[in-house]
Amino acid sequence: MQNNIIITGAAQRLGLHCALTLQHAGFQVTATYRSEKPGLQQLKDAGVHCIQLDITEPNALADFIDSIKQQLGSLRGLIHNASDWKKDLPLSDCDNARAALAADAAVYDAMQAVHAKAPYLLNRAFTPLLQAHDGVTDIIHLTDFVASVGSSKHMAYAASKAALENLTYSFARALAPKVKVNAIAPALLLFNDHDDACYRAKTLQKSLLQVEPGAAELSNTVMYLLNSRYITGKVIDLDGGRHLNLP
Ligand SMILES: NC(=O)C1=CN([C@@H]2O[C@H](COP(=O)(O)OP(=O)(O)OC[C@H]3O[C@@H](n4cnc5c(N)ncnc54)[C@H](OP(=O)(O)O)[C@@H]3O)[C@@H](O)[C@H]2O)C=CC1
Ligand SMILES: Nc1nc2c(c(=O)[nH]1)N=C([C@H](O)[C@@H](O)CO)CN2
Repeated sequence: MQNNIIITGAAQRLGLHCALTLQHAGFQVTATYRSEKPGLQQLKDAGVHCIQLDITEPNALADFIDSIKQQLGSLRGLIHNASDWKKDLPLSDCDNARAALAADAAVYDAMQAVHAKAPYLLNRAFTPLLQAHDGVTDIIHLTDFVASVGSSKHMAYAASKAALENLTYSFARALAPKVKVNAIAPALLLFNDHDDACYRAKTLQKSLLQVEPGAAELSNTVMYLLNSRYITGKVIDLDGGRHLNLP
């Protein structure tokens, strides 16, 4: 039986770990990536099918969907991991309102495009493949803790992750009982190499457990959802108790 899983943005970090975990668990993983990363070789060595794709580029997305529909008869899972963690721009003090608006709109549109529009389009395009699989199937959205509480420095990012969270509920309702649709909402899982000691200390303090759990925390949760027969329309919080770390 075919056990095809697609994961987007999987050439590095959490997506890379998840793609390798799934491949080693016996799934046949197709990983999309936007730009070449060292992790690509690990994916290829493990037998993962790697496809270059900017999910916000309409023509490339259409070609990708056509190609997958020609190659795969069914899909066991679709994991929306691709993401850009863009900060909001500093408030503009220039008199040129038009330029400031254009700059802010570019950030907002980019966040909606990668985190909400692309998952919406891919879910709808691949619904027939998910329904063709022999057995229950899964869609998993990677959202974020800040989707539920907002962010003072990543407003557009948080709003787009909130949109993706809401799409979780809509697709869960629309695609049941064949397809389970869930979200995973992490707070800190994995620092970036450029994060300095001060940022790391401040961020660790935000959760009750005060640890950086690493990529396995996400991969384990993905496997848990794939193995569940009775979870859909849920947001699984991976936040170390941050939601309770109140002043
Ligand atoms: N790391 C953490 O602690 C947390 C992560 N998350 C979420 O978990 C997921 C994985 O996180 P993480 O591994 O840190 O993410 P990264 O930012 O390290 O990687 C995301 C990947 O998505 C790719 N990507 C970005 N834009 C596009 C696009 N338009 N088309 C295709 N691919 C794209 C990037 O490609 P490129 O390299 O070319 O830019 C990158 O490889 C994300 O959804 C993130 O929002 C949420 C909370 C905390
Ligand atoms: N695409 C990404 N999204 C997020 C990242 C990241 O590195 N890439 N990192 C975070 C932070 O870890 C945050 O949760 C804690 O400061 C959020 N989203």
